[in-house]
Amino acid sequence: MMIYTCTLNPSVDYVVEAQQIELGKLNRATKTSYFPGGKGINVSRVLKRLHIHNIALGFIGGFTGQFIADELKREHILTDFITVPGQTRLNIKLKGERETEINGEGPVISDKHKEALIDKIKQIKKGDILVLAGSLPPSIDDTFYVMMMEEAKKRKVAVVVDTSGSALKQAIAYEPFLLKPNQMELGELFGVSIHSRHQIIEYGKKLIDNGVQHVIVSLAGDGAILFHKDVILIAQAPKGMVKNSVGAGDSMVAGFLAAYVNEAPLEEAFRYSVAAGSATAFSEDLCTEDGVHRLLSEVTITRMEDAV
Ligand SMILES: Nc1ncnc2c1ncn2[C@@H]1O[C@H](COP(=O)(O)OP(=O)(O)OP(=O)(O)O)[C@@H](O)[C@H]1O
Ligand SMILES: O=P(O)(O)OC[C@@]1(O)O[C@H](CO)[C@@H](O)[C@@H]1O
Repeated sequence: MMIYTCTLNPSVDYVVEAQQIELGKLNRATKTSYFPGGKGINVSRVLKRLHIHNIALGFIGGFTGQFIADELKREHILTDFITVPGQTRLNIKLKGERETEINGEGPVISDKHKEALIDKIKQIKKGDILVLAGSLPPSIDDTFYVMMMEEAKKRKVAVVVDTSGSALKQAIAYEPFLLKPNQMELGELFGVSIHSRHQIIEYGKKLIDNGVQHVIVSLAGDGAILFHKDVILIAQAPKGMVKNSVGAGDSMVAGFLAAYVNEAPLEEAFRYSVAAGSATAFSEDLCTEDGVHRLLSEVTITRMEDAV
């Protein structure tokens, strides 16, 4: 069994810390760092830290793309990227009093390169897992996610989807193994804005009724809710000092998959997932295995009695 992650629009995450950030002024950073990023790439990095072999797929280009390839190689992560003309985007993560993000657009991807990626998806085998994560570069429309999900379905490959907008909406029909919307993305899926726990439960259940196998609605510092046809589990996140929450959601996906492939019971896989998300939020880079293990006992999980 192999896990593949696919990031159509990777990024170099440029994290800039400053005591105060004022628009229209010269601001000086107190600290800057670069990380290989993009949602699927984050999932790959966390899986590797949790000792789960995986292969990262996607498009990279230019010096920023090379940085990603080099960093993943340094971390011994297998990759099978398609190199495209243009530059992989640089996403700015500003850490002032609050976290502000400016994500780039990403390079133009030609039809030839899109086909090359579909060919790679066609090589994935029954029993493997494919994680489709992140936004699409502007030259690729949402039907590309549909094409990949169709290929996966034909081959009985379990699909995990962590994206937003209409690509996420279209994923439901393919009965994915796991969806991980945050509260806002869950609302977007149904064209509503969600303000209460009651609404999260209502719409999370609807996804299960539509055939999605597992749904994790992530709620940042408030934890997460897991939906499955037999059970709904509510997790409180551990308390701690947030250093950089970029990639917390991706770490949840990786944590859940790592525990799942190690055949952990559902509740333990969910605990691992929440601990991984929080361990990332409490770290500058993504979580480490030790960081996840330290938080496991601080994740409180309760069962909602009226299951779906
Ligand atoms: N402030 C926090 N305190 C504790 N845990 C947190 C905090 N923020 C995030 N987490 C953990 O990370 C998980 C995912 O966070 P969140 O809901 O922000 O995901 P997301 O919106 O997908 O984030 P991203 O796109 O940055 O990866 C939460 O369910 C929680 O376990
Ligand atoms: O623009 P997208 O693809 O929606 O999100 C990209 C991104 O914000 O997501 C990751 C965190 O989840 C970061 O590594 C990256 O910069």
